[in-house]
Amino acid sequence: MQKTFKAPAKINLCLHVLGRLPSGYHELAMAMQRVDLYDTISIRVGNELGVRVECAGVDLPAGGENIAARAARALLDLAGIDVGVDICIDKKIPVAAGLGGGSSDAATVLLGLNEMLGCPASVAQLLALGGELGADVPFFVFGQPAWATGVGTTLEPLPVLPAVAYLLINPRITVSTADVYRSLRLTKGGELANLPRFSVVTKIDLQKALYNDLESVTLQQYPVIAEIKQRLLAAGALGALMSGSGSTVFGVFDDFETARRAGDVFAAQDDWLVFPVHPL
Ligand SMILES: C[C@](O)(CO)[C@H](O)COP(=O)(O)OP(=O)(O)OC[C@H]1O[C@@H](n2ccc(N)nc2=O)[C@H](O)[C@@H]1O
Ligand SMILES: Nc1ncnc2c1ncn2[C@@H]1O[C@H](COP(=O)(O)OP(=O)(O)OP(=O)(O)O)[C@@H](O)[C@H]1O
Repeated sequence: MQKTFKAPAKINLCLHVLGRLPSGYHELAMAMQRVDLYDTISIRVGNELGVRVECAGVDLPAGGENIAARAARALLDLAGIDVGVDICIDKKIPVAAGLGGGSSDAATVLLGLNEMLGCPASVAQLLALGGELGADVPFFVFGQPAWATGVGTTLEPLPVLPAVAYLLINPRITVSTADVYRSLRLTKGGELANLPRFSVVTKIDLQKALYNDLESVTLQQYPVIAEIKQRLLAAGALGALMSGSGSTVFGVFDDFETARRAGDVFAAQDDWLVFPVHPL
């Protein structure tokens, strides 16, 4: 049996780092949204035991080190099912780019393979398995705009967000999320209770809420990210922000057509990756 699934990218509309935990992880408060830039994942379930992964055209770990393979293995172990799983990833989401591509692949395998096996795991079990694979994975299992707290795995739905489009610009720089968190200087310290509630109804609310504590690290290392933010604003974006630990920057636009036209200008001038997208 073979099936194909779409794994979307995400952006962080805000990312507040509240503190460092004894585990080395950080306590966060984030608003997260998926967008319609997708990896395509084909999953084949067969009799040849083992989990195999193939990623056409990109330099990613094949086999057991790929987070998609780890997701499949974890689900098979939880369900106590012994079958062969072949995963083929057509990678469109830039890697190590702040767009959660690996996490989304993992969540898509958890959801897709679970469905193909007749749903041996509950959604609660998939969320928990996801959290063991990576902090962003449960958000993709959750599958809707979310307010994420704790290490990013405590999720509640966000009410309806304003209808906008985004333009994603990636300067072809890969960023290690672990290095960014390690280099972060915690200046403000914070309590979740003291954070203003993320209440975004209008485009102006969204513009005001855009904030990312990790910019202080990545922008210092890669000034081109600040340049992209400036240029997005000059191109008519209502706001611009780095996503996650970078290096992708998104601009907020009134509608898809405006974002696409601004994207054409970037694509003509620079060797950057340019994606006009809709929120999901
Ligand atoms: C930057 C974000 O993508 C924003 O959504 C996430 O916070 C990171 O999510 P992720 O890449 O799925 O995170 P993981 O794969 O679990 O961890 C990558 C690295 O990020 C750091 N990390 C991650 C999450 C968190 N709350 N605190 C951390 O310090 C850890 O050092 C870890 O070594
Ligand atoms: N299926 C996969 N897709 C992408 N990266 C993978 C995958 N499997 C393993 N990796 C490894 O995970 C690392 C992070 O990749 P990913 O694209 O998820 O980062 P990211 O977009 O910056 O994530 P985040 O926004 O969660 O920080 C890369 O160094 C890559 O080698």
